[in-house]
Amino acid sequence: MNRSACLIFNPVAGQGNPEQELLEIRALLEPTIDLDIHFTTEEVGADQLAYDAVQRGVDEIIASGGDGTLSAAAAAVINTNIPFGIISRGTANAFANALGIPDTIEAACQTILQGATRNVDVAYCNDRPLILLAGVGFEAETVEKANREAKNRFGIIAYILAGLQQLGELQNFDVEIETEEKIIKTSAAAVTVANAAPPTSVLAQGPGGIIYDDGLLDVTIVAPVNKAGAIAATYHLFQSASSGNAVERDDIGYLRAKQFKITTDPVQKVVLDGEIVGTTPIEVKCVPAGLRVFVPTVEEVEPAEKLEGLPNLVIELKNPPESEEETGG
Ligand SMILES: Nc1ncnc2c1ncn2[C@@H]1O[C@H](COP(=O)(O)OP(=O)(O)OP(=O)(O)O)[C@@H](O)[C@H]1O
Repeated sequence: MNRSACLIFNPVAGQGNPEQELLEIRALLEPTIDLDIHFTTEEVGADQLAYDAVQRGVDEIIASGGDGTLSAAAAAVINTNIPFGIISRGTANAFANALGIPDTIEAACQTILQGATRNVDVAYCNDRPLILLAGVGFEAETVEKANREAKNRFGIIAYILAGLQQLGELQNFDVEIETEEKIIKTSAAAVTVANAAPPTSVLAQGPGGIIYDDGLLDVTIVAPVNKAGAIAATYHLFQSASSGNAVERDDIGYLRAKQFKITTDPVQKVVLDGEIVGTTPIEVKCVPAGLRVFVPTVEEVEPAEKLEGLPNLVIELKNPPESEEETGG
């Protein structure tokens, strides 16, 4: 018997050709999965469609669109144990990159077809679901500047341009961060609470890699004293993300905990999974293993050696594998 799934599809996401992309998804999935396809509209979002699918008791939910669509759909699936598939068609595809899911349509569909799932953490920020991260300060301002028109024209460059523009207006604020164990007071230009984060979310990279199934959230505090410091700190965070090593600069701090209360003076804008949702104060709580997502069965491992192509190459195995006769097989 075929599998069945509700496919939630944003027909205006990304810079590609959505009609063509839907045909490709159907061609890949429908031989194995009966798809009940629902389109998002300006009025009815992915959250509502996913919530309705949960109420109908569907077997699987697949969302396809940009990060906005994926996060909204995922939010409705939290704590339902319904396997959730994602097919990214957005600008940054942070959701897929953070969870190690391929971001091409073909590989994303293959991941869903393979059927392996993994439980990952999610979080609530002031009672709103959060899959990736909550940004306070700098990031929220950047998101506001990278508007729809700019994103359509420049794609991911819109975020970078907006970030550079924002650097010129960098302003520190006082912040109080409270965990179950302590209260930290400092000043910062950006505070990021990450449940999961792709390497491109540099402001979340204090610990040098975010673990998305440890039941904990990671806070990174970036507090540069001037514009040059901000550029140096950003570069250091970028290196940290690439190397997987934690940061080592006085103007960057990080800590891990199950929950955080963050208060600022003055009040700062807050962005959740790429959308501006309000202002501080915020309270963020981890929901361990709250989302069951389709993930690739085999993680791509860097090859440990590469010898082919060397001149006059001869390789002798010192301990050849035992033959079948010897093992009695
Ligand atoms: N049929 C539709 N017509 C117009 N707008 C829509 C429709 N469906 C969804 N939307 C809007 O699309 C937005 C979500 O877009 P999404 O994040 O999925 O793609 P994107 O913006 O292209 O991706 P990215 O954020 O990576 O650039 C929401 O604001 C939603 O209201």
